Parts: sequence; structure tokens; C-alpha cells
Amino acid sequence: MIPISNPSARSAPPPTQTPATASTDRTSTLSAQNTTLDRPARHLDSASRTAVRLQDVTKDFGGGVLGLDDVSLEFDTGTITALLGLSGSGKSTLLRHLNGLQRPSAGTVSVLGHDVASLRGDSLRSLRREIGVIFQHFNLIGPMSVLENVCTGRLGSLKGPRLSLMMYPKAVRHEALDKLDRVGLADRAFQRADTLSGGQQQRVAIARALMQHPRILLADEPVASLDPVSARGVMSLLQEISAENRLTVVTSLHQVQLAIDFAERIVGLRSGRVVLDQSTEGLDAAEASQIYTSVSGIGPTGLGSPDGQDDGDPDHGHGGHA
Ligand SMILES: Nc1ncnc2c1ncn2[C@@H]1O[C@H](COP(=O)(O)OP(=O)(O)OP(=O)(O)O)[C@@H](O)[C@H]1O
Repeated sequence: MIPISNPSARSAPPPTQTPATASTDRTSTLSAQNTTLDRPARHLDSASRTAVRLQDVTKDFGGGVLGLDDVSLEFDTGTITALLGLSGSGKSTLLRHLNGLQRPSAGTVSVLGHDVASLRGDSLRSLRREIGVIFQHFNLIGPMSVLENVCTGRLGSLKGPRLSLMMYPKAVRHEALDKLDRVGLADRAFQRADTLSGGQQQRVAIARALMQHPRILLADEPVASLDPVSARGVMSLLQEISAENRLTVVTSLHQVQLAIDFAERIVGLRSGRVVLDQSTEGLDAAEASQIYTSVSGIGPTGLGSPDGQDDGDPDHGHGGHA
């Protein structure tokens, strides 16, 4: 059995448990987790087969910049799609529309059956709990332990502040350790997050996202900061987790070969438009790379990803682990 508390944490105040969680032991935690991990195959009607649908979506940032230009796409439940395209082609903008960080100027974005643009407040937060997010720079809290970072993935569904690891319900701490075990890092639970390698930190971020029991995972250039070996390890983990959980993964990538090897489908964007939409089966890297080589029609580039910006939307916040 994996120990759940470290000696330094034992002096911390007892966890504040709600009646619902106070009686939850490790067994029930594991069975709750397994319910999530081994979700029985459900009869899927066409609505639940489609996790995400964008219909004629345009995002006009003003000044002639279209982040998305008449995009219509559907992402099926349990699939992995890689978004490819030059810097400034609209990959992050597309991802931000899926969790309501940005709203379309025209068209509709439907996620898990909800018209995202129509959601506000609690209903938007509730949808965001179903959407895990991982980032290029991991967004872990460096001085905090790995385990506590993973526990923060549950903050969106817990009431009140959690100022230390021991303030999380025991069931949450156990589950966080199980998630860490799943990503191969249970032995690092009590290490400071910022002492891990980049690949390890991204695994922790994945474990944190899994604490939400998400149905969709958005990954914005998840391997851009990693060496090639770690990058393949993280993509392989995403692939496994998608299959285990019927998790719909939409990820932006810059490496065509990784997209072909680990995603089922590639969507190529250029100046906010879909210029390639193809299954990766039998897809040739040279063919997919054409979205980078033809420069005609490319809009403003080199502006990078304006992380953290949004539309000034009052509900703004990263859906990942809030
Ligand atoms: N909040 C914003 N305000 C104004 N323009 C924006 C905003 N967000 C994105 N853009 C513009 O929209 C276009 C698409 O940007 P986006 O960040 O989606 O590209 P990207 O493909 O993710 O790029 P990268 O690969 O560098 O992350 C760019 O021209 C960008 O400058």
C-alpha cells in the first residue's frame, strides 16, 4: 500500500471533511475511480458520439485579424485530434473556444451538448469541470509538493480553501496518489514539483487534470518544452489515458510525426481556416507538412500565443484546475 501522508505533513491541521467524504475509505475511492476509468461502453446516440461541434465559427479580433475563419468541425467522443499549423494559425484560439475562454463572433460551439457561448457563471463552471486542460509550461505550483499539485485538480468541486495537503479529504489524497501512480510518479509524491524534469512535470499536470474526471482534455502544445523522448512519453500517456477513459483529446502540436504517431486525426489550420482534415492512418508526414510549406494566404504570424488573454469575459479563468 502506498503511504498517503509524509512526516512533515502530519503536524498539519486535520482535513476538513464534509459528511459525504468523511466516511470514504480507500476502497470506495478506488471503486469510484474505477467507475471513471472503466466507464462501461454506453449506447451512444449521434449527440453523445460527438463531444465537440463547431459550426461556421468565426472569431474576429478586430483590425482585420481573424483567429478563426468559418470553421466547422466535429470531434468524436474518445478520439485524439491534433491541431497543426504555423504560429498564429488559430490553434490556441480554437482550444479557448472549447472551454468558453473566448466566444465566437459568429457561429456556434457546442461541447458535450451545451452551446458554450450561452453559458455563464455556475453553468459555465460546471462545463469546465468536465474539461481538463494542460499547458506547454505545465502550470504547476513549483514550491508545492507533487501530490498537493495533483489534489488541486479537485478544487473546482470542493467548497472552501485548501491551504495544505492535509486540508484535502483523505479520499481526494488517496485518489491523487492513484493518479500519480497511473502516470508513473507515485514515488515522487512528496517532492517539490519544481524539482521534477519537464516530462515529469507534464505527467503531474496530466494527473492533476484527471482529478477532474474530465470527459474532454485540451492540451495546448503539451510537448513543446520537452526533449523528443519525453515528448513521445507524454503523447503515449495521453493516448493510453484517452483509450482508458473514453476521453476526447484535442491537442495543438508542432511536430507532424508526433501527430501522425499518436493522434487519430490531424486538423491543419492556416490563418484561422481549416486547410487539412484527415485521418492519420496512412498519412504521409510530407503530405501533412504542406500546411507549413505553402506561404500563400498566411495571415499575421510570429505573434505567439497570448496565453492568459481572453475577451475580457467576466467568467474568464482556465478551466483546467480551478
Ligand atoms: N486576444 C487576442 N486579441 C487579438 N488577437 C488575437 C488574440 N488571440 C489571438 N489573436 C490572434 O489570432 C491569431 C491566432 O492566434 P493563436 O494564438 O490562436 O495562434 P496559434 O496557432 O495558437 O499560434 P502559436 O502556435 O504561436 O501558439 C493570431 O493572429 C493572433 O495574433
